[in-house]
Amino acid sequence: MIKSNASRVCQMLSNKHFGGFKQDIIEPAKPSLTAAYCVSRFNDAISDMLIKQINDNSKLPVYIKKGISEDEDVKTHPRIPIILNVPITSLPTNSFNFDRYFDNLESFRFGHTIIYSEVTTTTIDLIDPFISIDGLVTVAGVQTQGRGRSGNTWVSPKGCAMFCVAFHIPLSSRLGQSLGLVQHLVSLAVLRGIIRAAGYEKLDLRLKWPNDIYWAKSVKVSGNIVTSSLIGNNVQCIAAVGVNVNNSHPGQPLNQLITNCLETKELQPLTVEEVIARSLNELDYLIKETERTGIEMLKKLYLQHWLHTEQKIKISGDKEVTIKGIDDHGYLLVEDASGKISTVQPDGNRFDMMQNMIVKK
Ligand SMILES: O=C(O)CCCC[C@@H]1SC[C@@H]2NC(=O)N[C@@H]21
Repeated sequence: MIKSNASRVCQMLSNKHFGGFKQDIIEPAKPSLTAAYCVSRFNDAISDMLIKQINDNSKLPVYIKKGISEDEDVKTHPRIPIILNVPITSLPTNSFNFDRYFDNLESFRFGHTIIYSEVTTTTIDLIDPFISIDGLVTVAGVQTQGRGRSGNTWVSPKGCAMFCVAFHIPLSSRLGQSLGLVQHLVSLAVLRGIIRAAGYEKLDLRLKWPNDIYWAKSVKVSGNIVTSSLIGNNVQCIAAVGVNVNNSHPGQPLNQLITNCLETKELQPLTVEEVIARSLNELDYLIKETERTGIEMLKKLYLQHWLHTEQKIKISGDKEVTIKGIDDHGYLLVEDASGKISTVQPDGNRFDMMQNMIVKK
């Protein structure tokens, strides 16, 4: 699977997409939580635990909205904040519009407890103490140590949607038996979160195996990292997602592509809040549907949106193969000239768009 002279190209691509930009931000010694703002359907004990943990990490105020019961419509629930110390009107940030976020959030499971930090190291650090809380989301305005896959840096300026979501998958469930597909599911959720709004289906966004989103097969607009730990019979996952929505670097953000493209000129620019909330709605839908109908549905949807259909690529020593799909664990299925099907694993490999080749990460 290794093409030696390609690894340098691969390195250059990595720099182009993820690094090579110096961020002029003073790094806080530890995550600087500016506000935690929660609507919680959890009982008071869990909400209180959350408040305590957050307060232990930060002297800054915490805003809690709680009390949604299972049968209430999340959207119409009056959001009465239970305020610690400071009135909600003086939330010390104006860069994340919580109302817009909650107006777009339809999922009951995800995102009702959201911890927002204006500047932090990475949302992964923020969510780490809370992974036992299914559905909890952390969001950052700016990250000073944004992480990408394979040790890359994720350049994390304002305007980039940067969030993590914690969710639990029973090991015995359909998805629990095909955990390798979770990263594919997450990227599909983000893609659908963007293109399922009216008009946005025209956007030329496609999935690049295993879990990136590309515009016009050439501009990376989103990536994710999914990590998991097994606790008893439950897999506790964290999906860490970045989407270049409005940021002027690196590369071209989604909104610039939308306004530059003839076909999509009329569309409203997207907001970070919309992208996050809608991705969470889709995440909820896709997990439910996978559990209800099985992973074939998920694989089919993934392939409908990817950019590799019948693509010819080169693997190990210039051997040409044709991409046929993914297997139950998310591995790439390729067919050689003799009709033999084999798999390529996402963990050790990445897809080099410049060379149409599978290369070692
Ligand atoms: O390499 C990739 O494509 C994955 C990028 C994931 C970036 C996101 S931004 C929010 C979260 N926090 C991080 O530090 N990384 C992820």
